[in-house]
Amino acid sequence: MADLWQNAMDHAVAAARRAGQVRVFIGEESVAAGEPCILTDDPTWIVDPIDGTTNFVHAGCRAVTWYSAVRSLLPQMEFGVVFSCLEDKMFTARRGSGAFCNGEPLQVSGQKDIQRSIIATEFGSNRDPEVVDKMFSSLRNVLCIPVHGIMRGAGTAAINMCLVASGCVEAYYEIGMHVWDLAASSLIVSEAGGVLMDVEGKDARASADGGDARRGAKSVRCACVFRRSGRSDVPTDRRSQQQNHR
Ligand SMILES: O=P([O-])([O-])O[C@@H]1[C@H](O)[C@H](O)[C@@H](O)[C@H](O)[C@H]1O
Ligand SMILES: [Mg+2]
Repeated sequence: MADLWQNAMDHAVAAARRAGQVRVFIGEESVAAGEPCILTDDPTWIVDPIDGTTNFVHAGCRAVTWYSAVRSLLPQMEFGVVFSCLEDKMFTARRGSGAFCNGEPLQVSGQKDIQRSIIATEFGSNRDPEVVDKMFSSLRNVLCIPVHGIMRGAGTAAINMCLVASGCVEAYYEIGMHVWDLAASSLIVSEAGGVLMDVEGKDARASADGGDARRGAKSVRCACVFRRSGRSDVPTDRRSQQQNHR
């Protein structure tokens, strides 16, 4: 697994270097190995070479390699790329230019009724009983709304967020993601007309890296909920997007 991860990381780093003068930034394992996790004003890449590690290790059933580049802060992210290798789907977004899956434009769901909405979620990796209690009590609240459905996510935060961008689910909720889990997909979601929020409804992108990462924290955690922002200038063809995604 370590070799596979390293190969994927090397590939991502080589691609980042070919793309220009950037400072390669975060990869989950490199940060765990003690490398710094500090955003500067330099153009920076945030890389999670394999997202969905648990699935990958257990069954190889879903894993993604994804990269994103930011300029200083996530709200100023320039582009994001998520590749779902099993589905052969490349999700891309460039700031101000929309979000795409294999070249087809994406738009978040237009569903406004929470009771007709599907919320995806993940349980993350933190097994601290206090955190688990919080997770289940917040899930209880969501279920009691009641939403139309809640599903365990795909096993990768990056793909779950792409499901939101594709309009396949109305929201994705998780407490405990790291900045490398969400950087690329957050731009894909926002370019598809969605938003990224913390549990208090504030812009989560700012807190995701403007706080902890800038201070050099080794992990950057936040909770995210996406919903439609009302943006109307994103080109869309819902039917082709749904077919494209499934
Ligand atoms: O460890 P990893 O597979 O790269 O990333 C994890 C996955 O995206 C998982 O779906 C999410 O629930 C975790 O919060 C992430 O940390
Ligand atoms: Mg990850």
